[in-house]
Amino acid sequence: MNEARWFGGKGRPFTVSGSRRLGALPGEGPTVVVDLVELTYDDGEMELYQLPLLLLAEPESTLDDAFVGWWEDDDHGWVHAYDALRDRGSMTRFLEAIAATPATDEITFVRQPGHELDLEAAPALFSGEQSNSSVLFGEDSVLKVFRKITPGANPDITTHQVLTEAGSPHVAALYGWVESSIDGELVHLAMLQQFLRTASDGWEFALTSVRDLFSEADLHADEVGGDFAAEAARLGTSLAEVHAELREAFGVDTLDATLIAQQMSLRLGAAIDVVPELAEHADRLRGAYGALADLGKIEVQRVHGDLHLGQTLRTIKGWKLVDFEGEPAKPLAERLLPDSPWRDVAGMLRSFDYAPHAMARSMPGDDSDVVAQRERRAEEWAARNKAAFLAAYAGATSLTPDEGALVAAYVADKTVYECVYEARNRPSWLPIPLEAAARVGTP
Ligand SMILES: Nc1ncnc2c1ncn2[C@@H]1O[C@H](COP(=O)(O)OP(=O)(O)O)[C@@H](O)[C@H]1O
Ligand SMILES: O=P(O)(O)O[C@H]1O[C@H](CO)[C@@H](O[C@H]2O[C@H](CO)[C@@H](O)[C@H](O)[C@H]2O)[C@H](O)[C@H]1O
Repeated sequence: MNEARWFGGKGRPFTVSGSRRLGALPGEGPTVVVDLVELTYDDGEMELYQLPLLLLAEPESTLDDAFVGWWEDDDHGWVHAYDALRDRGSMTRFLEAIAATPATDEITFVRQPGHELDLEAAPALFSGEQSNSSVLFGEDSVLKVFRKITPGANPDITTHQVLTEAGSPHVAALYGWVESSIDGELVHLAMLQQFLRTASDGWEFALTSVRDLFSEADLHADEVGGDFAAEAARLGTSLAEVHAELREAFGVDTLDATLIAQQMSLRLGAAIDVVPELAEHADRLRGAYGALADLGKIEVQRVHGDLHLGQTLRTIKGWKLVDFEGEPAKPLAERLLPDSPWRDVAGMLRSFDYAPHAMARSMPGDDSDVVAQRERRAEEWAARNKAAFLAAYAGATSLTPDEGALVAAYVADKTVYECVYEARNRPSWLPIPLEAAARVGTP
């Protein structure tokens, strides 16, 4: 499990404390089951992870890479268990079940109107970076199988459902989903969506622009061919439109900013236990939370919750946002709560900081003049694209003081989150958010 990209418990000792079978896929062919594995961490916290498994009585050499282990259960005796997501036949069965919505007691398949699914499309496991596991069905649809399972409605599905119904041009349309229940409570297992054929990943797109800038040492960010500012501005406009659609669908509420500031402060305390280097920036970070607390009541609504460039796709029809699940490490109940839309804005601002610094780290660092020049260009790229994005989002060249305080606090909070994320997942990237923490509160 520790090696899997989708495993959220990296860096925390755990034991496998149980497993349960939610059911089997309907249809002809070998048995495909959906199992949940229960992990208990040393601090007592428990998590459930989903493993769709193909169970075969005999080994299948073409699936050697997908072999998970030997299993014994009451129904099948000793079997060879394979990762069903790597088996084309099993994945086609998932798609066929969503298309046909057969009645089963254990697993429910739901289909949304408006699109004829291509059942002939060849399934292939997505090989890019992600927290769950997606299977692409040709160029027609993509099935995201949620790995960490939490009882309750998954906001990725509920948000996509309302945005699809509202005809939003900024998301991939929802085609269907798979659900079940644990002790009578709903669990969402997978989501089927429109495959965005012409999409380029926003993170990769931004890195290409940074690469262009770094290769033209004498030119400024606004002078190179790959300047990203117009795209950053389009992204700002798209995000503002998505926020308006979410307000329309889910409504708006108000919340006492002190409560949000308190949560941020608690998160900082817990983060310092994981990343002790954060302690030296704690006063500065708490200063940003304090300015938020002074704002009194603030407007909150349904938001994306974990927005960054890797959650954006540039298509020929403009920018699309994906993955409305919120921060993977947060409990579901917290992820469903309305929040300030400035959380999403802050997420994107952090990403505009990450892109040039991540690229700079991947380049040779022997010549100190070259490194210093690159650092200046990195700052320039980040500042230019943050400004273009913010101005387009806010529809103004400068933010009001209250908006400035909101952005600063959410940027600080995201930076703290990233320090923990990097420490656990990519320790060599920890300096990126740590250096940003050192800059919080400076103009
Ligand atoms: N509808 C889609 N069409 C094409 N590519 C997609 C689509 N949805 C997501 N992707 C790609 O898959 C990646 C992972 O998707 P995401 O929803 O972020 O998964 P996870 O929640 O597992 O991190 C995205 O960064 C994007 O590159
Ligand atoms: O996409 P996920 O929901 O899995 O989000 C998690 O992983 C992200 C990294 O893949 C992480 O994002 C951080 O790194 C990005 C570059 O890889 C950068 O653009 C983001 O700004 C930065 O936060 C995200 O925080 C985490 O929740």
